[in-house]
Amino acid sequence: MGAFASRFWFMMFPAKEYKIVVVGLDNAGKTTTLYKLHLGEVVTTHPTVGSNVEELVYKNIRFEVWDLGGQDRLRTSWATYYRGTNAVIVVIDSTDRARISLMKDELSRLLGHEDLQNSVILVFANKQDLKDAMSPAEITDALNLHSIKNHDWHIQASCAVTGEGLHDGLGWIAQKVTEKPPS
Ligand SMILES: Nc1nc2c(ncn2[C@@H]2O[C@H](COP(=O)(O)OP(=O)(O)OP(=O)(O)O)[C@@H](O)[C@H]2O)c(=O)[nH]1
Ligand SMILES: [Mg+2]
Repeated sequence: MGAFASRFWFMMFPAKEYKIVVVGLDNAGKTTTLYKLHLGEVVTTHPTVGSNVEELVYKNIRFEVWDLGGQDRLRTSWATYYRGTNAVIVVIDSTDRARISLMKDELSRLLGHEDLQNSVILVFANKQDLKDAMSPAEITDALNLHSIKNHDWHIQASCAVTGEGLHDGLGWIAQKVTEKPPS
């Protein structure tokens, strides 16, 4: 299809857009992940207050990606973003052993939320470039991911600074959301 025809087609029949929310504790690397995927660059981040939203196109699939602030006082507002979510990305600072059980509690709260019952869950075991990072297997155990029965889930090792693992993770989401019947 020529450029004009393809633009016309797109205007007439806009492609479905899938919604992703990105959660995780403060300093996990959520904003870095979003902008590495969006711009291909590492941006200087500040703790997110509220949210950032960007559109990503991956393998011709459009995603609207919401990056939420992870600080303690902001976590109660995560649920206000959940409606219509197709996939949740949980970003873990793999060196943050002290707070992994806190993230486990947040995850179990999230999994029980009615607006996420049809969402798939991708966990990024982020900051794998750092010495002493927990492996994806350790994080799987610490978060008790194998106990998740009502959602498709996947864990992916990543480094948001180099971008390693990010496209693999998004590819998993792309495959899962496009094979799911519309809810
Ligand atoms: N070494 C390393 N540093 C990372 C990685 N990902 C993010 N960082 C750094 O971790 C810090 C926090 O990153 P952010 O992306 O701002 O974290 P966030 O999860 O958005 O934090 P909140 O907005 O407070 O919830 C920044 O200094 C990033 O450069 C990574 O994979 N490896
Ligand atoms: Mg942030």
